[in-house]
Amino acid sequence: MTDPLDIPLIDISSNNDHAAGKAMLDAAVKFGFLYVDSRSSCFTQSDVQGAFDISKEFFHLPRDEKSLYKRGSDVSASSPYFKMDSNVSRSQNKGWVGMMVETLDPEHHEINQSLPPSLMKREKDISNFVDLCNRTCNRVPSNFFTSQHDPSKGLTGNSLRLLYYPEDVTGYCPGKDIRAGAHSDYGSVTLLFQLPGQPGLEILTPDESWAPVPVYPRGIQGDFPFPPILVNIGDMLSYWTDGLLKSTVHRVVFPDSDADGGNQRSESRDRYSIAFFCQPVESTELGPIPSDLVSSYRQRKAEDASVTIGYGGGSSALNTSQRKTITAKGHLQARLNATYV
Ligand SMILES: O=C(O)CCC(=O)C(=O)O
Ligand SMILES: [Fe+2]
Repeated sequence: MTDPLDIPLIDISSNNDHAAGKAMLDAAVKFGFLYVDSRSSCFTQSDVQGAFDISKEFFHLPRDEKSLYKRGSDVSASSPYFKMDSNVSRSQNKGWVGMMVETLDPEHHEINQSLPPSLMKREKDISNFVDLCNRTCNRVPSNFFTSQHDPSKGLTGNSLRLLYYPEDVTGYCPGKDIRAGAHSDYGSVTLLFQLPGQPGLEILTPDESWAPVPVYPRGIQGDFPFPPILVNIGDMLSYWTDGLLKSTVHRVVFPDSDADGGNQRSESRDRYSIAFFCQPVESTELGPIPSDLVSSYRQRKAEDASVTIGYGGGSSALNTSQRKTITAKGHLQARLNATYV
């Protein structure tokens, strides 16, 4: 197995820290992933713990109640969590079912999707968690990107996804079966919250091997209130920057018992994670933005077709000539259609 990568841990406590901005850009260009130091975020330990408690509450509900909220039409009756129809082996599964997806009405900050009755009492907490995610994603000085994510300009496809990969899946084959199939994320950035001792995320490296992304960054010891937030560059930032920022392909596997970067042994084969997908306003066009960095990257690519610089797959693997300018809504719809076949 490829060694875990040295994805940097970044302190975001200041909006105007140029060194942190540069480190973020470098990580986004190279890996398409970075960690945000949880001590510098606006989340408290109890915000994050509370969100995982809600997730556990939901996934512990009786199967009949959960299945009312299932996503997609291809869910096997025997396993609401995995796509396992007879034509798709589990190692190919896309894994995108059995998840609670929430979006917020931007004006009133209410949850658009109806919640299971037993979670109605947690509506405010969910809404508060989504607000904190939004604040984190927009924690940059006002610029092109913040204006494209301004909810007063129209609907965004922001969503919060509570994920559970259960331990008790019988008959899986370690090293072969996967929990969530290879994909890049659709939006601008994804915030991923993980629990200690529950690793499993891997990213595709330029030599086509899979490298684990530990819950805690490699070699970093510290007293974190909760694991660093893993930030993942999505397709839209890759489109806007013509592939300079990498929308890197990743997946989730059953972890080896010591797969957590040597930092922490895996205590549980269950995995809970929470992903917040930040999306621009639906009508946003996804063509490359005017930027010196993007232009010089484009020029380097024109001179040397092998230039990709970094790990990115996803939309950054497309040639410019293959791209057409689409809107955020069009892209999201196309990706969801491809995912929830
Ligand atoms: O569960 C995870 O850790 C990753 C999930 C993921 O990649 C996604 O929901 O896009
Ligand atoms: Fe993802």
